[in-house]
Amino acid sequence: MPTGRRTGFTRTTLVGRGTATTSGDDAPTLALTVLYHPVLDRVGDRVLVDGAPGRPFALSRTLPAFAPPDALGDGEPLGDEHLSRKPILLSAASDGSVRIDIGDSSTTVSVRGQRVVGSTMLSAKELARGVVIELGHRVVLLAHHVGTPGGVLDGGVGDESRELVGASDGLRRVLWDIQSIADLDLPVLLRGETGSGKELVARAVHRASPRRDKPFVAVNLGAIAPSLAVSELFGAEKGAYTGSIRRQVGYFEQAHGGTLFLDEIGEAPVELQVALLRTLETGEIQTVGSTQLRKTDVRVVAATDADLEGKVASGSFRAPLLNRLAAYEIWIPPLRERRDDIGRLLVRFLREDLAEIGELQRLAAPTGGAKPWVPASLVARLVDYDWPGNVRQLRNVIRQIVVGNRGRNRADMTPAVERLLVKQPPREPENPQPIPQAPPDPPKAPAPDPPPAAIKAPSDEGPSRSRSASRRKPADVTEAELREALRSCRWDFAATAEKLGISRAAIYMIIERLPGFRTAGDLTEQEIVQCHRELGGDLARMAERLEVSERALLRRVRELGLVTSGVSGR
Ligand SMILES: Nc1ncnc2c1ncn2[C@@H]1O[C@H](COP(=O)(O)OP(=O)(O)OP(=O)(O)O)[C@@H](O)[C@H]1O
Repeated sequence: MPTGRRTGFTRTTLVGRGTATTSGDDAPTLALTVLYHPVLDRVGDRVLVDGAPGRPFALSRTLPAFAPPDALGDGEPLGDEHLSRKPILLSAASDGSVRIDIGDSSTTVSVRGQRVVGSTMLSAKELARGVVIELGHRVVLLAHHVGTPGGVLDGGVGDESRELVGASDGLRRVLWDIQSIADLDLPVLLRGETGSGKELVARAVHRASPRRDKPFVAVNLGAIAPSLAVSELFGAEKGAYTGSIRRQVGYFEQAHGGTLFLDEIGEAPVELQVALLRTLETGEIQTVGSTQLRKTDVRVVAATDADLEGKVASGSFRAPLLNRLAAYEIWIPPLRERRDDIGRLLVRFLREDLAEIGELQRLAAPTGGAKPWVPASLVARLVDYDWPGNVRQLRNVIRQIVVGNRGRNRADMTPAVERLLVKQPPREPENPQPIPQAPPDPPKAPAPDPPPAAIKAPSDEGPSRSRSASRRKPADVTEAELREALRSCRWDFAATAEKLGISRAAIYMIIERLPGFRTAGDLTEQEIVQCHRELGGDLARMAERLEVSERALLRRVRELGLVTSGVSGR
């Protein structure tokens, strides 16, 4: 359990003596994070709630009951002269729920957008998602769980340039990952939903690496016509195509010495996948129209929001390329899983946009009884929204709010913003359509070399191998047979498919039909944590016990936002 104060995050005030909100070691820690405050510097401040059952935590502007001044460190997390001095009490129950008692406090408290009269309960499930609490129409808090039973990551990591805003557990794990791999030349695969910040993370990897003074070249593979992809990346000799009158410098060459960011890697046409794999394996590039191979010194960072494993199973993505790219994976959690970052992001974007229209003074701390420019209810709506378009969508909504309220003394929801928030855009990649371009004439030079031997080698677990190995109908495979094969192949689906003589995709289909069959995606945090404790973090034994592959287990661990550093391989 975390104790005391953490370091490394400015303005993060931690108060509390490490008492869990529920009894038992595995209970998550309850935190209150300030998402909005009339004094903007307070946004992001956090208290860990010291509220074990039978020992309520008092929330007021001076926190008098359980946070004596010497425990306050940086200051009073809720200091606002308009909040009542009389405390509001938070009391934890042993089932993880928390009761809020208004008592004698005259502060208006709203939870889930409803004014609380007397008291209200926050269930453990709600707290896992994060519950928005408005105080006195001025301050917005998020009551939420932080850390994991495996331990809250300590501070001390950060994006020096502060371009990546946020201090949630999820973002700090990302920052930690960036620092861990920055100085290595390994390829990195960034995974996360659209708009979650993959490009920003790629830039942070570059900035933190020894390549920082060399070029960072970003390419969106979804926006390049498939027929041009190889020449765009690897370049083309003069005369390689009819009408090509000068040598075309490819992105690899442009990024020499630096980092090449390949966004939407799942959109790479097969021909490009083959060429990329060869380059990642040999460190050499071959321009279209040339027979010469040239050394290249480029670190590749790729990103996707696509299910690459599914693409491998369906045959549209090469397994060896996925294996190469995923030498190190960084998962960027969606915004709805790190709502505690919304306050800081909101302030960053408000500052930028108001400055642009010359109205930055709107954010000055209000004096007297004046209300802040941004009403607490508006912030609460934003925090409660699920943000399918993630940070990019939040950015756009804030711009709409700022522009829509231009010249007004108080910001309000504009009809345009209402429409944006009602219509939940699908959680799909926002790939721009490929730029329509006339396909070039076929190259005069010989077609690119056939795929290197490694692609055809038996280690290629790609679909072509699975297809050629298909000798049986999936319907003929019994559940018992499947389970036995999975166990003997250590839950490696590719090896199991091989053993059973069916395709890897067929395994997924069979599993779909078996209601009781569990995959890594069904593992709960509690199960993993308990297994981790009992087996001392030995990944291989954990995978064996949980009946999943090591790779799938690691993916699930990251999905759940658990800390992986304590999991060791054999
Ligand atoms: N943590 C963050 N702090 C500040 N700005 C952020 C953060 N994350 C994302 N953004 C902003 O959100 C927008 C989208 O980010 P970015 O382009 O990096 O997302 P992405 O995951 O690469 O999106 P896509 O998958 O659609 O390519 C950008 O304006 C970026 O600056």
